[in-house]
This record gives sequence, C-alpha cells and structure tokens, in this order.
Amino acid sequence: MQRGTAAPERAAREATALAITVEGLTTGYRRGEPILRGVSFAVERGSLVGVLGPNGSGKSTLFRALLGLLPPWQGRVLVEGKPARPNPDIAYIPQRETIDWDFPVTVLDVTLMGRYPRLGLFRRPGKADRELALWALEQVGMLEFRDRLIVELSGGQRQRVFLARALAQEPEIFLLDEPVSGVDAPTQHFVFELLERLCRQGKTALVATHDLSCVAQRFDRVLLLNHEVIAYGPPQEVFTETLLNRTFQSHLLLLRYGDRVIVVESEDGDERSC
Ligand SMILES: Nc1ncnc2c1ncn2[C@@H]1O[C@H](COP(=O)(O)OP(=O)(O)OP(=O)(O)O)[C@@H](O)[C@H]1O
Repeated sequence: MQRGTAAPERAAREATALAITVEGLTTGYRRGEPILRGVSFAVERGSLVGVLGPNGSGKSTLFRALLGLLPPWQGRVLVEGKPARPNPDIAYIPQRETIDWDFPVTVLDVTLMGRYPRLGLFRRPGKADRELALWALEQVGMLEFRDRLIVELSGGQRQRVFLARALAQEPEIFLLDEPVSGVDAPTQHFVFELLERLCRQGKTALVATHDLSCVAQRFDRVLLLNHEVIAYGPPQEVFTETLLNRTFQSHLLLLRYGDRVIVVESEDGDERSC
C-alpha cells in the first residue's frame, strides 16, 4: 500500500525536476536514413549541458526534435513532461551562418522578435514588450546599440543581440547552436557567465558545439553525440581520451595538469589549452 502511493509521488517529483527527457529517439529527414539513433538522456532543470560532437553528428537535428519540428520515428521526446512541440517556453539561438544579416532591421527590432511567440498572431508588441526588450539588451550589454542596424555590428555583438532576443522571449529552456564559434575569448566568457546566471535562476540551457575548447569544462553535464550517444555525464567523467576519440573519430590526445586540460589534435597539430 505504502509502495503504491510512494511511486506516483516519486514519479511526479522526478517529472518536475526534469526539463527534458529523451528516450530511445530515432529520427532523421529521409525515411530509412536516421540521423539520430536510439538517443536517450535526461536534463535536470537548472543545468547547463554541452552537446558535443563533430560536424554533421546530429546536434542541430537533436535541437529540432526538442523544438518539436522533427517528429520521433521511434522513442519519445518530453519537454517539461509533455511531448515536444513548438512552444514559447523554449528559445532557440541558431548558428550565426544561418541568418541573413543584410536584412535592414535594428537591434531593438530583432530583440522585440523574441516577444512574438508570446503575442499570438494578431497582437503587436506593446509598451511592456518594448520594456522587456530593452531590459534584455541591457542584460547583454547592448542597450546603447538599440537603434543601430544589425548589419553594422561585429560577430560578437550580433551574438549578444540574439541572446537578448532569446531573453526577451522569457523561456524556461535555451537551446544555443554554436554560440561561441568565431567569437573572441571575452565574448565566450560573457556568454557563459550569462548562461550560468540563468541556470542558477532555474533556467535550463543546452549548448551545441563541435569546439573542444575551454568552454567544455564549464558545463554541468556533457552529451557526447555522434549520431548516437557516446557518453553523458559530468565533464570530468566523459572528458576522457577514449570517449573523445570515439566521438570525434580522429586521434585526440588529452593531457591533464590538475584542472587544466590540453587537447592535441594530431591531424592538424592544433593545440589548445583550457
Ligand atoms: N533539412 C535537412 N534535410 C536533409 N538532411 C539534413 C537536413 N539538415 C541536416 N541534414 C543532415 O543531417 C546530418 C546532421 O546534421 P546536423 O546539422 O544535425 O549536424 P550538426 O552536428 O549540427 O553539425 P554542425 O556541427 O556542422 O552544425 C548531416 O548529414 C546533414 O547533412
């Protein structure tokens, strides 16, 4: 009897603690050619999760499935306990290369776009939406640029504006696709400081990257993905030479000095220290 009442309570508690549950997800674009195979992992609310894998390994495809834009062929994807569907509680920050930067819009216009999923089809943004957009620009240090055209900004500044657009949406979950590729170290640091702050406030963030750089150490958990899950856990557990070689399928040499890590990629002799 006691067992019978405890189980539903436990299930309810677990359901509220988990922002994302992916179970046995197989999906893709063309029938018979799955991009993701049997992917399972769960993300606790308030965590900062890195999705690491080489180009073409299915990171953006996973995000499309979380956004409810790509239905599962097998398995299921739950967001806040419900099947994934387009939903204002999830904000997506796309890769910078996928955006038409020549479009003549101002920084404030782009940030206000974050309000549209909350407004519905026929409502225009009002004073409160504008104030929220200005607050979001302040959070990313771009308030003074609000009337500038987006085309006039540097890569790092554009990245901050897209973060502001996501903040203005007031989501519970942030999906960021390669947010720090091609931006300088101070901007990388700024992006992660902001994400860490949001996660401390109970928001959840997933960051896709193929870059095995310093940022990998800042995640609470890391999902190593190469069409299937290679490993999922805290960085200190999954950041091993064997698992990284299996994920990136090139010879990587990982050297540790205390909490410092040096990644040596043998293909191009590239060496980075974190
Ligand atoms: N719309 C689409 N239609 C058909 N195939 C697609 C589509 N989008 C992506 N793919 C294919 O799915 C595979 C995984 O792509 P995806 O963009 O998910 O990888 P990724 O890990 O995000 O890569 P990157 O690090 O280069 O962004 C690739 O082989 C890609 O060609």
